[in-house]
Amino acid sequence: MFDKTTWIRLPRNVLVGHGVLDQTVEAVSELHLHGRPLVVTSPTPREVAAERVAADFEAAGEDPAIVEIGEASFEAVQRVIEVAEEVDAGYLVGVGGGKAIDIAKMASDDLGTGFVSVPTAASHDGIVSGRGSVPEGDTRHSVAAEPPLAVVADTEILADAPWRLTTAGCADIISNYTAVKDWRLANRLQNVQYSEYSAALAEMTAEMLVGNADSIKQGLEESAWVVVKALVSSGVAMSIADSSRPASGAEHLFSHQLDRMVPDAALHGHQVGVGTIVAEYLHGGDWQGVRRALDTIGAPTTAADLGIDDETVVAALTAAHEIRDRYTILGNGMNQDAAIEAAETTGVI
Ligand SMILES: NC(=O)C1=CN([C@@H]2O[C@H](COP(=O)(O)OP(=O)(O)OC[C@H]3O[C@@H](n4cnc5c(N)ncnc54)[C@H](OP(=O)(O)O)[C@@H]3O)[C@@H](O)[C@H]2O)C=CC1
Ligand SMILES: O=C(CO)COP(=O)(O)O
Ligand SMILES: [Zn+2]
Repeated sequence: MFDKTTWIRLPRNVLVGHGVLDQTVEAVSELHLHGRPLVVTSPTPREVAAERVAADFEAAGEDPAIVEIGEASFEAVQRVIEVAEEVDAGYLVGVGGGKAIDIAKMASDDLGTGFVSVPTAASHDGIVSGRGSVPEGDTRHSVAAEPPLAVVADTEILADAPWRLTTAGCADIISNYTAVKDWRLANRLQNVQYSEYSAALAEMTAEMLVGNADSIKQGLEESAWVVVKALVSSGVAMSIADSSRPASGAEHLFSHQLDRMVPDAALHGHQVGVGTIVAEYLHGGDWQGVRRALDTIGAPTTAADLGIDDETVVAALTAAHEIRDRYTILGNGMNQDAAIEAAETTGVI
């Protein structure tokens, strides 16, 4: 008997463009959601966009509530769930970078409510994905979460955000190259479930971004447009796969390990980009091309660029495979000599 089932959950409304933040209430009203909106945000995005979104809901006769989070943790998810229950929220609106959006989507999943994604930075490809990424102790979970019913990405806000956030988003997309290679390897060696469509979309997204690298420049709103569309596309690849596999391989394990060792030292996307250079080298691929693309965009390519010392980068490489049970080119782990060799050859240290 044929027994395969695919259930792909995607947003219904995706608005990308100049000033679309003002259309958030309209985009939400089309979804037939009921009850109070709870806006989940963090300090800077609150000032940049969340207060405006809440004011627009208020003007439309809704009764919005706001909750501010500081970090991506299960405690923060629990706090949002408690606030949502207290205020009897009907649905959640995540306004911010990757952390606020991840927490809102995980809390929505638990509450069984709808979720709307309003990115204030083009810094990560979790904008659309139905996954949350949360550190806990020595590990980092990729958690199934509520995918957004709508996405409102205002390129005016994204272009106004610090440029380094946009270069981080570019690097998070470039990492799809090695993530997909790892996924194929895991499929062949470990029979990990694999989707050709999802992998092709993730690779094509990276390919298109690298093809446009010369035109991704600070101060151009067009650049925010190109990057956020790629981030959406990469998130769709994760939704098709029902896994972060198309966008997260060894380079992400390296970044997650750095987050453990030196929390908040550098942006997620920047760490992932440097990890991609090394992972591409380990795959025997065009690591120079990856480094060139990151360099053209202005994303870090070395430990020094990340502001992290060489020893920590080597230690993160040797311990990256321990982060979670995800088979990658790292196999059972790199020893110290191999990690030094790879990092030195690629110019990372
Ligand atoms: N679920 C998924 O599929 C994915 C999840 N992720 C996760 O997302 C996170 C990384 O996302 P990232 O956005 O880099 O991290 P953050 O959400 O921490 O945002 C980075 C910084 O940018 C600030 N910021 C956000 N918007 C603006 C703005 N418009 N102007 C000025 N500053 C702004 C934030 O402020 P403040 O400090 O006030 O928050 C924060 O300091 C990680 O936790 C990562 O694991 C990444 C990719 C995919
Ligand atoms: O960051 C991600 C994709 O860019 C996904 O994160 P995980 O590695 O936690 O799945
Ligand atoms: Zn990522």
